Amino acid sequence: MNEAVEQRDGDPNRFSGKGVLRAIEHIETEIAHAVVGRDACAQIEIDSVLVDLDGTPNKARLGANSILGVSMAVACAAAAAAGKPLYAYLAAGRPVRLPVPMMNVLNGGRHADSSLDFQEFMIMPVGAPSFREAMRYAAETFHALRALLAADGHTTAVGDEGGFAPKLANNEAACELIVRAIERAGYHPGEDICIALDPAATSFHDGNYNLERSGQGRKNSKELIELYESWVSKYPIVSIEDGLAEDDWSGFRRMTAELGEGIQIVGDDIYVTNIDFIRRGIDEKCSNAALIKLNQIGTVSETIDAIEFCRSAGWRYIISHRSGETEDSFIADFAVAMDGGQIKTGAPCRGERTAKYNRLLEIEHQLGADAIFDNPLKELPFSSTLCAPHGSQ
Ligand SMILES: O=C(O)[C@@H](CO)OP(=O)(O)O
Repeated sequence: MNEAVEQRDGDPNRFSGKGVLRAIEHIETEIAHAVVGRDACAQIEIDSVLVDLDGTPNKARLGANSILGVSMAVACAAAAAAGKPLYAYLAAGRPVRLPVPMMNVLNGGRHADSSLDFQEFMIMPVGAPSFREAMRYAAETFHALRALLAADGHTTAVGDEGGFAPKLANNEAACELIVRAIERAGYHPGEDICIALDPAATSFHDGNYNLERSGQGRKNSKELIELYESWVSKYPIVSIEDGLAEDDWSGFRRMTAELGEGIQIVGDDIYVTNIDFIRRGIDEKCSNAALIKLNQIGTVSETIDAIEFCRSAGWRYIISHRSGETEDSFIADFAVAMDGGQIKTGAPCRGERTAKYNRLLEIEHQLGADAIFDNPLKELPFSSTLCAPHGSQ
């Protein structure tokens, strides 16, 4: 295996063309081994060849997307050769679970030309009895939201992740609107469907948190946490991802201390699926969950390592898409196999988002009576009692 690494022509930062070709041949041989199922460790070995071939700490030379393409192809080939569905192969005999979707129904920040500084306002159909029912709850709410927007004269054009991108008065108006949409669709906010946020605060941080687009002024991290705290008491918010900027470790500690008992505090930009950053987050109690993106770290094995690390600390983890996506549905199988019970993959709109949901529906169908779907946030004290009364609009 280290033969590939030895192809480096003296300089650890460069490869000779011949060396790269020989290394690729080597990888092909390893893939062939994986395909005939003779080498259970092939995924790990090939991934480590890819990491060595790249040779940089952040996959800067070959690029995480190209490395990941090979890594995922190995998993798909091995699953096919073993005659197993991808999720079953990836689970390697461990329990599997359908995830609760986090659906980004109102897009803001860098993902849309809306008036919202916050990037993602998501719905989570936590009270649904099955994945397919969860899809129904969410799709009906999405269309109720569309009708409310249209009735109020807003655009119903969508942003990067398929959610609507209206010009609302401010960020809080988005939470109010979602609660109205949940009720209009006939569901109970806080029981059937909750709200998750991804403010992506790095994008509006320039020393302070600058809520300019939504006219909510500049805030320091303490004031922003207070804003979240007041929302959590008014709306059925169960999860906040990247509530503060990616380098605001002390802010994350404070936010987790103040809100982490009641809701899920998720780190994405702060950890970038990197085990070293996740370790620091666990040691310093900076959150109680991590967002997991395969192409942030670049190989399937390293992603699984990051998940194992979260599990060992009792953290939750959410398998996530990217805002720029393809119709590939690998993460659907991956989410089921990793048994974390949550997936973030956009609104029920746009083919590159629905491809994942369609695959999850297929997996649930295949699993039949063995399909498990439950609320991964059930121990959290939901704010349902603080929501507007059912049926109020
Ligand atoms: O912020 C995020 O969590 C992701 C996906 O929603 O967005 P991006 O891929 O742009 O980082």
